[in-house]
Formats: sequence, structure tokens, C-alpha cells
Amino acid sequence: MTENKLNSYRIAQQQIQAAVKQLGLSSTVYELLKQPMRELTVAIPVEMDDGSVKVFIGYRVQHNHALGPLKGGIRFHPEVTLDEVRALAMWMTFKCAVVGLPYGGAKGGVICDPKKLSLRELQRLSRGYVNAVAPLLGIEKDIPAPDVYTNAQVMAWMMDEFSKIKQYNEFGVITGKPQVVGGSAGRHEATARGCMIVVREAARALEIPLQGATVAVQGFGNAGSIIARLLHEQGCRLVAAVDSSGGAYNRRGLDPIRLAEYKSKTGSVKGYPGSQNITSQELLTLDCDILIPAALENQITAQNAPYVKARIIGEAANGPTTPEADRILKENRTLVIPDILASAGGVTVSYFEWVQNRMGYYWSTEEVNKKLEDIMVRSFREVYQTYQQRKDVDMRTAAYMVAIKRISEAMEVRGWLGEEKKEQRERQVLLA
Ligand SMILES: NC(=O)C1=CN([C@@H]2O[C@H](COP(=O)(O)OP(=O)(O)OC[C@H]3O[C@@H](n4cnc5c(N)ncnc54)[C@H](O)[C@@H]3O)[C@@H](O)[C@H]2O)C=CC1
Ligand SMILES: O=C(O)CCC(=O)C(=O)O
Repeated sequence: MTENKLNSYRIAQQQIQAAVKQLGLSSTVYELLKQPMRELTVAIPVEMDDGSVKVFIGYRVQHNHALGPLKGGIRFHPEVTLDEVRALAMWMTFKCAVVGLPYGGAKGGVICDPKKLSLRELQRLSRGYVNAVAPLLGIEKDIPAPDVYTNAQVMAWMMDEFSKIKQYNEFGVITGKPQVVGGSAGRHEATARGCMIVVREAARALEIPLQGATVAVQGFGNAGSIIARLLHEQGCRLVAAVDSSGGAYNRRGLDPIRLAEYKSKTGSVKGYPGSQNITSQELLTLDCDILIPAALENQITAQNAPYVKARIIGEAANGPTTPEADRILKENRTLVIPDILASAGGVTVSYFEWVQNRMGYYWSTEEVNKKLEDIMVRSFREVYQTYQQRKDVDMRTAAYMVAIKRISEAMEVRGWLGEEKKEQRERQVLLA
């Protein structure tokens, strides 16, 4: 695949193949993981405010459920494609496995521009999507959550719609909800908090002091704006941030709280008082210690990777770095904390939300953050240790190795890999 024809689905397959090879696993493991187990495409009729009906196309893709019920967000974006949703579903499987959650991976998407929909139209589309994919969903089947351009309000409508279908409140079928309808404390900040924790651990491992470390953030939404604040609280200096409309740069530092307030008033970080304009591409090669891609896929490529100056990249976004860029960054000794690890904070607290919904008993923010901290630190150490032990692999392959080892063990004991391997293992147990 050439870099001019980037396809996230093919990229995900390459990432899996590299780890399966390193682990010396059977080709059946790759055959099972290289594509989703189930896909649904739906056409959703939505009545627009002017009385016309518009039909939106949506997807729910379920990749692999060896470790448990399927889990993953729903994206509303004009450029959603089936291949993108496939890749995102695959990345969810490995994300859940690398941090040890009892889930498989799924993802949803709707081709739409939510910025052009009224609130009523957005609500009708959200409810229509749930109606269309409802046969796949369930507290023990598949549990959606937010992703790009969906939020807690959208999750509340979706949970409500599913509850109407079931004729009882099924809070646990969707996570990332507002707290008043079963959302978890800490979920709103969780993706960012998880990313901050692994960046902090990486900085510690590389002996880079966070005090005064410079940070650039691409994407200033749920993940990016909160990471900027959390790293600022760790003593870092935010020098640049961009969103889809433009960017703000100030070498002396930007106040992330004021910047977020400015964006919520004006719709963009662009034009923030005292800052210079910067483009999304310029930000990626800026002189900084820590780079946080927190927008979309395929941003760090063979073209710009040679010019990346950051020593640590914390991938809050899914799939921001291409395989070719990975090779260049490894050569240039940039430590990439891969998406499946660096963006796992959100799904980890989604898991806590699902557990709390099932118990009907809710934890404080402190309890949630403490549990998240433990999981992220333990997972970072496990991946970093694999990376250090296997000098020939990068952090991404190390993370996939940790994840795929767990998934393939589950597939093996479930009998998905055939009887021969199982018989060998049972003989070993009997002889032990
Ligand atoms: N929300 C969540 O719980 C999780 C999100 N993620 C990932 O984090 C990334 C961001 O997601 P959210 O913050 O939730 O979405 P969001 O919708 O809250 O924010 C997305 C941000 O990216 C910006 N953006 C879009 N295109 C851009 C471009 N070409 N250049 C620069 N900025 C651009 C938007 O303006 C917005 O500021 C995505 O890759 C998502 O899959 C990962 C794990 C969990
Ligand atoms: O919170 C979740 O269940 C999933 C979030 C998500 O879609 C992601 O991590 O990419």
C-alpha cells in the first residue's frame, strides 16, 4: 500500500500481522483477527425540520468477542467509511485487551455532518441509528459509547431509545452518558486522563522532566482540550493547539482553560488573543517535547515524520500514525505511545460505568480516577517492558503483542483455533 492511498483497515491488518509474527502464533490467529466477525450497514430515514426526509447511512462493526461483550464508540462525521469503522472496531479489540478489560471490540459510524443538523434533527438521527442497529446491541452483547462528534447528550438519547424498545431502563447498554442517567464520574475526562498518565510514565522512563516540557495538541475536542489542561497541571507548557478550523501558537505558553473557554465562545482556538495562527500540519513538526495527536487518522505520515521533533508522542486519537511513519519515528528515537494504549482511558472508565450500572451503586470521582491510574500505569509498564525486552519492535507492536497474547489465549480455550493445539495443551496439563 502506498502512502498516497492510506486505508486504515489495511493498516490495522498490517499492525496485527506484525505482532502475530513476533509472537510466533498460528496463521489461524491472523485469519480470525484480520477482519471483523460481523458488520451491519443501515439506512436511517430522518425527518428534517423543513418536513423533508433525508436518508443517512450508518454502520456497526463487531470485530472480535473472544474476551467478552463488544465495546466501542459511535462516530458522526461526513467522511465516515465502512473501512474506517472496520479499522476502528479492530483497534477497540486490541485496546480493551491491552489494558485487560473483559471486552471485545466494535465501532459504529454515521455519515453525516452534525454541525449542519439542528438539535432536533441530531436527536432524531441518534434515535434512528439505535433503532436500526438495536438487534446487535445489549448489555451482554454490544455496548456503544461516544467518539468523534458524539457526546453525553447523544448517548442519553440512544440509551433512552433502546430502553423504549426494551420497555425498561437499560442504562448499561450505552456508556459515556450524563451522570444523572447512570453515567460515571470521571468518564468525560477519562480518555485525556489515561493519555496524561501514560505520557507521564513515558517521560519518567526517558528521564524527561514534565516541569517546563513543551506540548503541542492536534484536535481540541473532548480528548485534546482536556489533555492540554491535565498536562498543564503536571507542569508542562502548552505551546500550540489546533482544531478543524485552525490553530493557535505561542512559544511562551497558552492557558488551556482560557483557550477552551475561547473555543466554546468562538467555535475555534484560531485567533486566541496573543497567539499566532498555525496549521494542523505545521503543528505536527513543531519544536516541542510532547506531541498529542487527538483528532483523526493518518496525520503523521512518511511525508512529515522525518521532521517531527517531539521526543514523546501520546496518541489520544485512533490511528494517527501510518506504518511508514512508525518506522521513521523509531529510527529517530521518538517514543510513540500507541493509540490502543494511550487512548484506552475512555473505554476503561466506560467499563467502570457499565459495572456501576449493573450494580446500581456508584463510585466517587476519586475512586474512579484511582482505579484508572492503576490500570494505565500497570498497562504502560507491561507494554514498555515488552518493548525493552524485544529491542527489534516498536511500542505499537509491543502493545499489540500484549493484547494479542490475551485474545489468542481466549480464542484457544474457547476452541476457535481447532482441536490440535487444545489437545497439546491438555496433555501438558495432565503431564504437569
Ligand atoms: N471520546 C472518547 O472517549 C475517545 C476518543 N478517542 C479518539 O480521540 C480522537 C478525538 O476524539 P474526541 O476528542 O472524542 O472528538 P471530538 O469530536 O470531541 O473532537 C475532535 C476534535 O478534532 C478536531 N479536528 C477534526 N479534524 C481535524 C483536523 N483535520 N485537524 C485538526 N483538528 C481536527 C475537531 O475540530 C475537534 O476539536 C478521535 O480519534 C477519537 O477516536 C479515543 C478514545 C476515546
Ligand atoms: O468508551 C468506549 O466504550 C469506547 C471509546 C472509543 O470509541 C475509543 O476508545 O475509541
